[in-house]
Amino acid sequence: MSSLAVLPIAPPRPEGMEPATWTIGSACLTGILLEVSVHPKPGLVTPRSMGAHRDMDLQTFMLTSAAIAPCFHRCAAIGLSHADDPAAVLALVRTVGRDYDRRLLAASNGVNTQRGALFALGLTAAAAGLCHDDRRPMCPDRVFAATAAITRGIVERELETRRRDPVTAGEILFDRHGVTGIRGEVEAGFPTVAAHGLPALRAALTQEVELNRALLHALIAIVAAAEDTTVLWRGGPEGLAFVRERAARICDLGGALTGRGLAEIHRFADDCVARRLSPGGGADLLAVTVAIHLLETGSFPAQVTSRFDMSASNGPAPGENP
Ligand SMILES: CC(C)(COP(=O)(O)OP(=O)(O)OC[C@H]1O[C@@H](n2cnc3c(N)ncnc32)[C@H](O[C@H]2O[C@H](COP(=O)(O)OP(=O)(O)OP(=O)(O)O)[C@@H](O)[C@H]2O)[C@@H]1O)[C@@H](O)C(=O)NCCC(=O)NCCS
Ligand SMILES: Nc1ncnc2[nH]cnc12
Repeated sequence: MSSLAVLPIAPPRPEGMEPATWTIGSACLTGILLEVSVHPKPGLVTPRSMGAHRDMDLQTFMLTSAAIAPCFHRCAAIGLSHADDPAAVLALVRTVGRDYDRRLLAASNGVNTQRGALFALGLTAAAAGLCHDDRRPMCPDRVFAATAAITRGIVERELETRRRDPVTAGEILFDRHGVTGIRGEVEAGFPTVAAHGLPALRAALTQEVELNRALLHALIAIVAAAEDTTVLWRGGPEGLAFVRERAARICDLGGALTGRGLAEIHRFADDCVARRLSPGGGADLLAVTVAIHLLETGSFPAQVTSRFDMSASNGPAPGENP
């Protein structure tokens, strides 16, 4: 099977940078770029819609993606140089991550487009570096295990112990509802990506649907499963239940791989806009799914990337900007 090179968007590797650093960092960057490119999406920003947001659009995401791009290569390099010491990685990656967090906010004039993605993919890059082995192709389970090793104890340290004095949205939601959000997801080694995102993406690629549709199929599977604190923060437990149940119903209809599923995704997108709900955590996990897929296989098949998705371009788009 012929395939496109993995990183047609990436320029040649900078002189002096290790090949593994470049490959891992670029796979993570590709994850955030492909995620925002998908249309339609429930409540999220797409190339044709601001979704449920009033302060960000595609160009805000381009600005912040460019601002944080080098972070993933730096996190990969940290992982690669700490293969024997996963416990040391989190503090190092966080120092780098906080720097790029500031750059992200500076690029968007304070709008939070991808802070969650920066954290999730910074850790993915570090984990992939940690378990990199020149002799073998990258195995998703090893990256998941390395993510868990790097973040072991993070829920206890950052959520359990702050229960009496919560400050951030994640801490407050853990206090109120016991949900562990992004910290629970990384400490458990990305279970939503392993059990939902990757299998759905692989199933769609096997059917050789267009890349947009394959990514949308994976996103819906993720949204049905994730404990997304972004949705919980804005919509409460009812909002999260609404989003997960609608996504689960769409999965039962065949997800983005069937006409009925696609029609329902368009209605779901409209309903999320009406309720001001946006599964930003699910979007981040789609970006991680893409990065892991690229690390494992190196590419998307040409049959998938060379086709144009009529389901996204036909007719009025949900939440489409006038
Ligand atoms: C650990 C931190 C990154 C975050 O700590 P915090 O306590 O703030 O954690 P949470 O609020 O629980 O979650 C943070 C973001 O994680 C994403 N997320 C949520 N649930 C999940 C999940 N189940 N799995 C994976 N990811 C999840 C989500 O990010 C996305 O949503 C953001 C947009 O939200 P939105 O509501 O639209 O915008 P806001 O401005 O926030 O609200 P409005 O005013 O508009 O209503 C966007 O970022 C998405 O990416 C959660 O928001 C942090 O403490 C930390 O350590 N930061 C340092 C950086 C770092 O360490 N990096 C290391 C690697 S580089
Ligand atoms: N496409 C998107 N729209 C809104 N929030 C997001 N967070 C990550 N990706 C997002």
